[in-house]
Amino acid sequence: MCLPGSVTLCAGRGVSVVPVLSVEGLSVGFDGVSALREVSLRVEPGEILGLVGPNGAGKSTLLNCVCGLYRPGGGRVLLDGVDVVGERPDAISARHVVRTHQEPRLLDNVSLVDNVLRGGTTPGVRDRVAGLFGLPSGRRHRRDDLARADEELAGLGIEQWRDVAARSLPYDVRKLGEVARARYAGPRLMLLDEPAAGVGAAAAETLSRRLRFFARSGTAIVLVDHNIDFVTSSAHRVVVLSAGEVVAVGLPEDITRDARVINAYLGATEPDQA
Ligand SMILES: Nc1ncnc2c1ncn2[C@@H]1O[C@H](COP(=O)(O)OP(=O)(O)OP(=O)(O)O)[C@@H](O)[C@H]1O
Repeated sequence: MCLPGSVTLCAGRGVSVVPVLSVEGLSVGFDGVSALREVSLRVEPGEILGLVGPNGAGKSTLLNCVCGLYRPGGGRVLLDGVDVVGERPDAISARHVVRTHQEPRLLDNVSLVDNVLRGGTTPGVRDRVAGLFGLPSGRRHRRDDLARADEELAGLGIEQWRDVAARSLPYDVRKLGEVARARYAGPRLMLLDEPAAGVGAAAAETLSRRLRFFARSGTAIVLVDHNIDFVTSSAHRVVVLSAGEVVAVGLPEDITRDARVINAYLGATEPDQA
């Protein structure tokens, strides 16, 4: 696949593309139960890869392996071609990888905009001192940072909540706030775990448009969600997992018609008809 924002030339033109993320033969077991079996996938710069599958398929486990929270029993996780298995989560996030969670993890007593600002890199000592003493350079940086944070909130349509403490925000605003914070960090790879769960249809549409915008600027995204319409309208390509295995990979419009995918979902929800 050749996408806008790709930093390399297309394979079709004779130059190979180095994926932002390449997962190769990944296997994970918990107490003898296989959560992932030999899973392989890749995500290019500027690509949104949808990752779907019934409950327990292994989607979150895969995200946890990529961001270093779980160590796989086998296989490789390559970020820009470098195997990062065994690296600590903070080392992996320093590679510009951010992850959001099914349950948003904003700081309750902190305003929405300050939560977003905390997604950024830690200010250097000089910036801290300048900020502390109200020096012009400190004030300028703070102004620039606020403008960027506000832009992320406005892009997701939640700017009116900017000064409200996270604990008082409606659930859908907390969810979108976590995406804003992730984006503010300037990621090369975003791992989004059910960002549209608990979000209304209009907000999900805004989110979908915004993810496409992130991708156009070159960000690679792995998008996990149970809302298939949301995933198929947002993603360039979709991987379907079932019981820890990849059962289908394809374009969104083809995936929803794929018999293996229909079986995986029906098998999970209506066992008698599987
Ligand atoms: N820390 C853990 N300890 C033991 N088992 C785990 C752990 N994490 C995941 N599992 C198991 O691994 C399998 C895959 O779980 P996972 O949460 O990755 O699936 P999922 O596709 O994200 O599901 P859902 O859509 O319900 O979030 C499940 O059987 C789950 O119980």
